[in-house]
Amino acid sequence: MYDFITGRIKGGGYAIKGAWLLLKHEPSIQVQFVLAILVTAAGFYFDITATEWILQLLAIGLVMGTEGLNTAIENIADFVHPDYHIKIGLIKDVAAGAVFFTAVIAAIIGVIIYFPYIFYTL
Ligand SMILES: Nc1ncnc2c1ncn2[C@@H]1O[C@H](COP(=O)(O)OP(=O)(O)OP(=O)(O)O)[C@@H](O)[C@H]1O
Repeated sequence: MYDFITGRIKGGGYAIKGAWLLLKHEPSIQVQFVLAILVTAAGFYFDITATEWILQLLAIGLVMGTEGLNTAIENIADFVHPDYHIKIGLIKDVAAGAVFFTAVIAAIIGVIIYFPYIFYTL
């Protein structure tokens, strides 16, 4: 039981370290983090509902989480095959495509949430 608990605490520590490394070194995560802060500020400014907060937070988590996995895949690809290879290119493109899906959906969620606040209250 003790090993289980210390193991989980250690695992959490490694995960926080990984999140910090992403924020410190990965430009795309940094951009997404700034966007997350901006939409969070917009959420407070427009006083969005609890459901809208949940959807917005899910969208932020989905995009940043997928981007983190994309970064991990890129790093694995570069580690196992540092030279040019058509398969490595394909793997990286597919991983980036996954981020693209989540980013498009997040943008649509943002428009659905904020369009009425911005244009119907004028
Ligand atoms: N070793 C490789 N072999 C073949 N194509 C590659 C290779 N490395 C990168 N590419 C191509 O270049 C694109 C960009 O790869 P790169 O590793 O530079 O990611 P990136 O655009 O810098 O990603 P991010 O901005 O998320 O860090 C890939 O999607 C792929 O099409």
